[in-house]
Amino acid sequence: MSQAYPHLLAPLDLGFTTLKNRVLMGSMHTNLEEHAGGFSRLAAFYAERARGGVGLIVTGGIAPNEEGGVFMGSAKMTTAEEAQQHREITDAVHAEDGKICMQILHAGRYAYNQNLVAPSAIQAPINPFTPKELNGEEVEAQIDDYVRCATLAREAGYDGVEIMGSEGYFINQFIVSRTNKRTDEWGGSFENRIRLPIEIVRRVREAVGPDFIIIYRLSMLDLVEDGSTFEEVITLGKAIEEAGATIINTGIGWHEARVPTIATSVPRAAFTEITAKVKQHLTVPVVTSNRINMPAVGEEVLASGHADMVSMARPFLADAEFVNKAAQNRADEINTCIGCNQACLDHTFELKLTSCLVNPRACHETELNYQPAAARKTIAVVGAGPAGLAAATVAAERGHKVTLFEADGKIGGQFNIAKQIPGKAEFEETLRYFKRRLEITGVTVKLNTRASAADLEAFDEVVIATGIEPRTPPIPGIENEKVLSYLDVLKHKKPVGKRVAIIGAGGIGFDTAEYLTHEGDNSQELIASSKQEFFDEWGVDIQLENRAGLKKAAPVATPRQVTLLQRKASKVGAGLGKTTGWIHRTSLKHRDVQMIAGASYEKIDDQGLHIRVGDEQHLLEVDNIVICAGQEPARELYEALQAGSVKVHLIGGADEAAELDAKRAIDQGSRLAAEI
Ligand SMILES: Cc1cc2nc3c(=O)[nH]c(=O)nc-3n(C[C@H](O)[C@H](O)[C@H](O)COP(=O)(O)OP(=O)(O)OC[C@H]3O[C@@H](n4cnc5c(N)ncnc54)[C@H](O)[C@@H]3O)c2cc1C
Ligand SMILES: Cc1cc2nc3c(=O)[nH]c(=O)nc-3n(C[C@H](O)[C@H](O)[C@H](O)COP(=O)(O)O)c2cc1C
Ligand code: SF4
Repeated sequence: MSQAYPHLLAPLDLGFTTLKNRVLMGSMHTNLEEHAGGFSRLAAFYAERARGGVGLIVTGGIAPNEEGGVFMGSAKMTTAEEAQQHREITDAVHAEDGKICMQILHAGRYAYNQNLVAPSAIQAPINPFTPKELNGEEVEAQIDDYVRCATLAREAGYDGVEIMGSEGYFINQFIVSRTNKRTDEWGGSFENRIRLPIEIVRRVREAVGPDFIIIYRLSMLDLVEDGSTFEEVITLGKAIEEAGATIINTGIGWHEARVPTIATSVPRAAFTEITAKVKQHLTVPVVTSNRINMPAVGEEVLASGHADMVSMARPFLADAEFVNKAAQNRADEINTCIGCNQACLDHTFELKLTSCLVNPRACHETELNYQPAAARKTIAVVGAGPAGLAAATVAAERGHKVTLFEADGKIGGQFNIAKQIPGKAEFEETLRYFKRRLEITGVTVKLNTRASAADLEAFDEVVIATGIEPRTPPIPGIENEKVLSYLDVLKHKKPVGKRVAIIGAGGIGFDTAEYLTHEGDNSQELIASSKQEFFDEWGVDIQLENRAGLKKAAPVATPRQVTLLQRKASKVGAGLGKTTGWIHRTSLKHRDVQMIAGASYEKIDDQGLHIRVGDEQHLLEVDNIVICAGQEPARELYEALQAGSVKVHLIGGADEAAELDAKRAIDQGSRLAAEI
């Protein structure tokens, strides 16, 4: 069989060691690092990825000292005892013939802990705490802590370390004048500001010897004012190489930057051309990162010479077997990361365990396993949305005889609607994955079949995953012909006028506004923005002429005037994802969407929508009013089955109709089927 991805799967010789391919599993802090029993779970998590064929794993960030932890009590490596805990991880990865580096991450002024330190006492816009300015001796002590941490990592069995110099953390804060106002040898001139990372790498190399991997994560595009120029990035990269780095990984955007860098609306492989420009000036292998989520994407990046390796972080939450599947020409079986951040980065920042919306086993490898069923049962699953698809495929994988009923002509449920929203085209990948899983696991799929209670009586067990019905709010005039439901717009493609009011600013209201304010033919199945459109809209200068890669954002043309309303007086969109809500709000602002909170809906008539905000009455003269006012569980069938004798389970939206909750739907479907 010909090699499917020759560049991606080619080994990489580092001189003293060889990586089996060009795929690096990017660093992800999972919060297991601080969890009771977390190290055993991390060992299982990483071992599964090593078994899955990845060339090199980088752990989530571990602090070199207490003050450098992202949160109070964040995992650190400062003593032999702390290092010893990591043995379980390194042994497990090596037992699977894998290689693993530990990331050393010092948060500096981003630390959510009261002892935070930084080059200068300047508060970060995303942190309520102001850091203490380090004196010269204390800077030296911080370097010593990096060296101690790297040495301990070596003793713990790691193959190397990654020194985190990107995303606006401690090292990055020294490099740029935005956060470094010092006048001693660690500040002032650019040469002084880059002294810290160079000294860290130099002294770490001295301490660990030549046969230990040192990756340095270089901030190649700060995307904040007063960040580095491209020339400065290159000067630093060369100096880091000289100081002893084995590999340079490239990072994009400080956490306080107002440009999305990893969300689903970021085009695939958006930033690899910039890595290519960095690579031209360096001799060590260079890694590129962000939104590379399928083997073909990684292959193209490497074949075009943009980088020597690709980093994929979240794709390894979504599928531990990514590399093996690519190598065996089974890329169509890959469970693709859709960039939603809902179960990974959102969880990290909510201090919950990281997992994955499309793969609930991620970081749960020791407790959620799909073992062969003790006895083979006949199982009916009703509804082929995400909940039903997860339940049907897991039950069939375990050996049950599964029939999946779907009223529609295709599988996917609401994901068929979600994938049409600009920036959500990736949702199609989940449907492709499940379609293939249904084939592989041998589920009998009955499309265009609305199951009734009578159809289900003969099964051993029935899983009801019938989803939701949109809620219709009791507003006088709701029957006016101006009124449409979001399904009328997104599914049935009814014509929509130029002036629109959307009632309900939850996730679906936001998505509907996004859909209606995009140019082009909305009847297309997929609407994905091009890289250039994305960079223009968000003000990213990929010509790298401007400092930090920022440029003036271009105005966005929009075909409609949209007003988005909610009853609650709180910030519009407050319920959206922790790490993505700001992106959705900003995107709609780019499209001049008016947002009104605290609205009560008085009536709808031929003039438009009459609302009251506080004491004031307003008439919104609009052509259409689109209702996005929540959902009700569709439980008719479940209730009908209650009278019979068959064992029935209820999952997904049909169990609890929370908007935008595929995470719960897939998790619930998978967990039920793991036990059934
Ligand atoms: C525009 C939009 C954007 C979204 N974006 C996101 C997002 O970014 N993140 C997120 O987590 N979620 C998102 N969602 C929500 C997500 O799609 C739902 O949470 C998820 O689909 C719920 O899954 P489910 O399987 O419970 O139900 P559904 O997806 O509603 O599927 C239920 C299925 O059951 C079928 N059915 C019903 N009755 C019968 C019957 N009697 N016989 C046979 N079949 C039947 C229906 O035809 C349907 O296919 C979005 C939804 C929309 C509409
Ligand atoms: C849950 C989560 C935790 C992360 N933690 C870290 C971290 O500790 N250190 C780091 O350098 N990057 C971290 N990142 C960023 C990733 O390394 C990577 O740059 C980003 O996810 C984009 O790559 P991807 O599209 O391949 O996921 C994290 C990302 C996620 C989703
Ligand atoms: S939760 Fe979403 S973004 Fe995170 S790994 Fe899974 S699919 Fe990717």
